[in-house]
Amino acid sequence: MKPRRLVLIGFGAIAGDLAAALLDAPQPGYELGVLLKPGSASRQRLPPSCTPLSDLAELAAFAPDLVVEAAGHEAVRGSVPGCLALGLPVLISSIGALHDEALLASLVATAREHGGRLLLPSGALGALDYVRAVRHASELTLRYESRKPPAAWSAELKALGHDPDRLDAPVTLFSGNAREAAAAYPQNLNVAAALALAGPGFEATGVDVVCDPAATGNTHVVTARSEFGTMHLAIANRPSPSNPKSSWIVGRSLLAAIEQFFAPVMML
Ligand SMILES: NC(=O)C1=CN([C@@H]2O[C@H](COP(=O)(O)OP(=O)(O)OC[C@H]3O[C@@H](n4cnc5c(N)ncnc54)[C@H](OP(=O)(O)O)[C@@H]3O)[C@@H](O)[C@H]2O)C=CC1
Ligand SMILES: O=C([O-])CC(=O)C(=O)O
Repeated sequence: MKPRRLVLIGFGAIAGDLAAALLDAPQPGYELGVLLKPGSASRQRLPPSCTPLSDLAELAAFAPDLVVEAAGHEAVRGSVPGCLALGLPVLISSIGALHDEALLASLVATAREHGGRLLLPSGALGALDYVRAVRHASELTLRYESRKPPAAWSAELKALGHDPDRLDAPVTLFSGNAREAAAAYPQNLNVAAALALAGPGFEATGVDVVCDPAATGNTHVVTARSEFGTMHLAIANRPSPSNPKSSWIVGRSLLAAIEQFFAPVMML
């Protein structure tokens, strides 16, 4: 069997973790191309076996089986449409970009027209299968709370006049719906968008964002209540050693999604 060919978009905390795991995978293994912006400082971190790619033409010539985005909302707007237009499946981390209804509609239309597919992983969260199962329940309420330590919110705290190193009580940064949350916090609320898309939609998904000096990691609490019962999910993720905003598990969630993509048995 030939190695699978993947293109990663971005090479930061998440893509770096993912690449290390993919390059360590048993036979048939993976061959990796990495698409970065011109002049990107991340280029110097690429392992020698990865092929650097500068644009969509080079990506197309690499002929990937799958493209994996771990770069941010701008990359979803800038690079994902072109990948879908090439008929490629694209696994995206920056799900929050899909809060933009026009972008989502255009990505779906491009995927339909060219045979590409947009794939959405669990990322830092879990239990999206349960949320999908209750999405049409008539009495569904869905609420998500993000609670992270000040290191994940340094710039935002400073903008509000707080010193991130001296915060002594929790600060509620946001309370509203998933569309507003994903738009306002592109690097921290992608999971809210994933929940909304799995569940009852962006407006019907409630979100609270709390910065808490006592938080033991990047914590996520999801409560789904419906006529079918109640799910209460609490996850305390260790932050990525390279980026405190992102949970360390995200690279492994992408790896699990990639394994599913190529597997003869699929868990849904
Ligand atoms: N679904 C989920 O659960 C989660 C999703 N995320 C999403 O994943 C993204 C990446 O997270 P993380 O790895 O921690 O972030 P990092 O900041 O560590 O890395 C981002 C990487 O993307 C590159 N990049 C930025 N813009 C582009 C672009 N337009 N085209 C190509 N490369 C680009 C950066 O390059 P350079 O060095 O040049 O800046 C850098 O290599 C987040 O922004 C967020 O949207 C994050 C956490 C959880
Ligand atoms: O990694 C996390 O804990 C969640 C996150 O940043 C996001 O959803 O964007």
